[in-house]
Amino acid sequence: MALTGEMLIGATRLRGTERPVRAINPSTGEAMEPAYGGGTAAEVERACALAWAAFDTYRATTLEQRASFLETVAQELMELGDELVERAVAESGLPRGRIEGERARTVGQLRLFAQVVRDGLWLDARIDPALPDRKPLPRPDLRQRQIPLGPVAVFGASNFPLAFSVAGGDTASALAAGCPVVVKAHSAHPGTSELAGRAVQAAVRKCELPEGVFSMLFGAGSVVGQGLVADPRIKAVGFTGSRAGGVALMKTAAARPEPIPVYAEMSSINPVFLLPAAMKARAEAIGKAFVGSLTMGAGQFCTNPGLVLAVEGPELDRFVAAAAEALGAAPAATMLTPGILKAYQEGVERLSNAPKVQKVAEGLLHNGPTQGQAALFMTDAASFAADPGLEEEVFGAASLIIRCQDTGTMRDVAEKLEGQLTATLQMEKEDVEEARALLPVLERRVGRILVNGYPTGVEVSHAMVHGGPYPSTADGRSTSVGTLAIRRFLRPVCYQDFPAELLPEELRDNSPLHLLRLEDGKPVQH
Ligand SMILES: NC(=O)C1=CN([C@@H]2O[C@H](COP(=O)(O)OP(=O)(O)OC[C@H]3O[C@@H](n4cnc5c(N)ncnc54)[C@H](OP(=O)(O)O)[C@@H]3O)[C@@H](O)[C@H]2O)C=CC1
Ligand SMILES: O=C(O)CCC(=O)C(=O)O
Repeated sequence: MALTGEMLIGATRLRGTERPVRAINPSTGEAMEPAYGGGTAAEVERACALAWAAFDTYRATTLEQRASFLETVAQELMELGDELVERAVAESGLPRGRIEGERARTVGQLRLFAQVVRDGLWLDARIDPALPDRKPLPRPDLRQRQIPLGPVAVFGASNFPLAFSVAGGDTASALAAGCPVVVKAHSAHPGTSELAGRAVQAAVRKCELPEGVFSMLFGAGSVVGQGLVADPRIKAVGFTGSRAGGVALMKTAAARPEPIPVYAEMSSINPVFLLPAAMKARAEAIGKAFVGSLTMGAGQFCTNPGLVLAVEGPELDRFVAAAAEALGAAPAATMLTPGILKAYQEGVERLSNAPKVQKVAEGLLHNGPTQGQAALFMTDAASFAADPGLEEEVFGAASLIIRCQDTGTMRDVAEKLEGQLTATLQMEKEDVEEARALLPVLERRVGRILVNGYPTGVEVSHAMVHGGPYPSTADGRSTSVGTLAIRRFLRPVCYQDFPAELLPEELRDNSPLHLLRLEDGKPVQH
């Protein structure tokens, strides 16, 4: 499929007239064709108007129609074949195996949401039958279901050009909920975005849905992104990226005459707690595996382990020696964009120059454009507490070890950390009591707690939580990965004393949908 450099507005394609962007192949440093003209306020207006016009028709589709639309998107993505993989590799610098895995995750996620839609559990149908004879007052007939919020603005993420981008998790969960989507494509991978966007556009056409169910715009965040979030027809936002970007969108959303929820996944340093018995038993193995997680994907994961806590002593020395050896052999890796490399280098520089922080190891020097060199630092708990800058995310393969006097100090540090996506415990049986003491602190701070694993690599499943208290996300009650992500785009409506013919199908007494419902407080399968 020839790339056109055009935006997708409903069923049409259109060349933007604002300053064009071109992808830069980070492995070669070369600018790629074609140029993608940026959108203007007029295109934001058109996309939002179409999305709003499509909303009532789209949300009235049957569960089967919506599920088969999601499956058609998955099918269209697969039919792009190697072209999609090659373009994503060229635009992101990520290896082919990783991009193929990401494509599998993206289509798997769409198909999983299709199943979720069919199951209908997300409708959360509840019926409290009328109690006309109840004293002192009768109870009315009350029936509740979830409905979609309305059109959603989705920001493609730079670090997952497929799974967190145009047809990624935010789009899949919003479409599953019944919300039209307007994507602000990330400027780092416009060609990949065009291909994925055309796959969604083709699926909309094939499934005979209203054209406004999907649009995709290129252009500057300050024009297209801000314009979308401020538009009164947009009712929620999905975002993965920097804290500055996410916070700017939260402010815009909160300042609207009708404020809307922003589901921004922003910064996280994902502390790893090395408990004493685990360190005694396997400090070297932990050090080696930690470096594997740290350097994976050039460290460009929001789940990257950017902080390590351990008790000082010979076990920690063994861990540091093993990690330093592994890191010393880690090749420099291509980062996503020159801007992301620059931000990483500035972060490493900041840690290098921080008083009381020592660099304990660094990876191999770069030998190509846009390559980041991994780095490992160490400080003590008091110095960490004294310098809030040390807690800032350095997006890339850099991490900071904190030497603690004892496990009580590890808990004290944990207690003061900002909200995180994950926390990891490396532990043995003998560490159970230490772990138990840490758990309440961690539960208050993070969205996912792992034992004897590493935080990178997020399973797309029903029980996954990829979220956490601010600033890891804008709203710690939500997840952006897994089937619970659909909840972000729904709200409950209650129907009181409705005649049967006016009720939605899922709430009728003899519903043909055979859903599990909560009837008078008890789950009933029809
Ligand atoms: N924790 C995480 O998961 C991630 C963190 N990052 C961090 O973000 C840095 C930059 O990476 P990037 O992916 O470009 O993330 P950004 O947050 O800079 O950008 C993400 C998207 O949001 C838009 N945007 C940014 N700021 C605003 C704003 N004020 N108003 C409206 N839209 C805005 C961008 O538009 P535009 O086209 O104008 O740039 C882009 O489309 C990295 O160096 C890293 O520190 C990045 C990815 C993931
Ligand atoms: O590790 C993963 O699979 C997901 C990470 C993520 O959401 C991110 O890096 O933005």
